[in-house]
Amino acid sequence: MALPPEACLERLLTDALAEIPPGRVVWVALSGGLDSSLLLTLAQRCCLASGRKLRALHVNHGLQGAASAFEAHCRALCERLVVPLSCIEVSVDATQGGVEAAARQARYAAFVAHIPAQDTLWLAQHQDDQAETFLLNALRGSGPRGLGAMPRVRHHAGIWLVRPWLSQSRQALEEAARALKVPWCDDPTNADIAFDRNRLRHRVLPLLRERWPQAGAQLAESARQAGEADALLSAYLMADLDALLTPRNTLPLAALALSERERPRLRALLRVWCQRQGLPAPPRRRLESLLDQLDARLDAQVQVAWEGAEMRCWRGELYLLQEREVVSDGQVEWSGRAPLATPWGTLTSSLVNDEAVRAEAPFLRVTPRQGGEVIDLAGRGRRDLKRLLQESALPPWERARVLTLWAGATCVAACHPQSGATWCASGWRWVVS
Ligand SMILES: Nc1ncnc2c1ncn2[C@@H]1O[C@H](COP(=O)(O)OP(=O)(O)OP(=O)(O)O)[C@@H](O)[C@H]1O
Repeated sequence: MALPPEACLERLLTDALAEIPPGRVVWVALSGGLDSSLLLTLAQRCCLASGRKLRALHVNHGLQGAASAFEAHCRALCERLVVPLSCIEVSVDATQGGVEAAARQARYAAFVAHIPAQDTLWLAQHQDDQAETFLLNALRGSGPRGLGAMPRVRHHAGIWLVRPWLSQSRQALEEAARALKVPWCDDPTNADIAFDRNRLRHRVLPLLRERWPQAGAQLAESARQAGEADALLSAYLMADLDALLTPRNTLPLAALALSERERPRLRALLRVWCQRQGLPAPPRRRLESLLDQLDARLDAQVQVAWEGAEMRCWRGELYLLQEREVVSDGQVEWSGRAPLATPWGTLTSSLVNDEAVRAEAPFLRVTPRQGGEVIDLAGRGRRDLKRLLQESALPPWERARVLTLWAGATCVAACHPQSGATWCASGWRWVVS
């Protein structure tokens, strides 16, 4: 005999609980809607039975009049179930992108800020949510990553996000909530078909189900398979990347020549590189432009930028760089002892003077390079810093980030905090602390 939906849902939570190391707290993301109210109710049963610690977290976005009613409902439910609840107020910046996306971003940031590292957060998304996400992403032209929709388990900024009910239909959750008499709050915006997701839920999926009653389950299954294929592909590409990366964390252009590797593979490799560095991947057009340039002239001065990052070529290697502002003015005083945090980077080695001229100049002045500096190098005489940088292995775009160090009116040293490259005048020495 088939199990009632609530028994099936509870069993999935028992299984998910078994994956969590003993002693770690289980958190439930409680919006106050049907799904997460049911999740908390069944999680409380499982945790009570197994002696595990359970807590709930509600994020108040303050976006709609009903926000306080949601919070009040969460408080009442947690009180009834004797589950400690944290309510976090966030402010949603909807100036960029839609309000839904901004609320989501603020919510996840609140989860990460509030939940201790390595704890697990359960979210109540189900099969129909998964089918909707799959369709929304397909309609945006997503590749395998997007079509994988929501993974069942994801490690995100130190915490584990788990969706134990992705295999269960909305109908099963509704039946279980009614059978258990779980109270919940209805979100009035869920009916508003001006939102893409609501339009899919209320207009498109019912139409699909008329012809294909299993549409929700099948679309969610496609998402599962796409997600699995994507994870597998990522693992292969990471290994590929590891084999190619130089000690400077660059890719040799020779290995990227299209005769060596076909374009789809190169595109995937470059995207995985961005993912590894925690940077946004280039949009398709930018990526194609980069590959065209690489294809045309191997050693060309290629530069392709997109929001948050850029790739550049120099001396036969491809560099992936985070978008950073160059701060080219200001100065700080320094005793010469590391570490020194500056607006331009942290100096991790100390600058000492061998001949104790420092008695006359107790403080050094640290300032970004302006151009025209000359350093009196030991054994080489006076040299333009510009020439020294040209001779160095420092890529041209990094030279603007070089700092100069002054004792009075004399430039006694220069350094590039990000790479650790340093130059010193005669009588001065950098010492690694
Ligand atoms: N304000 C919130 N505070 C805490 N968790 C939330 C909040 N909003 C959403 N979540 C979590 O994210 C999941 C998915 O969010 P989504 O917006 O799809 O759900 P919902 O319709 O608001 O609520 P429910 O899933 O409880 O019916 C929820 O099931 C819940 O676990």
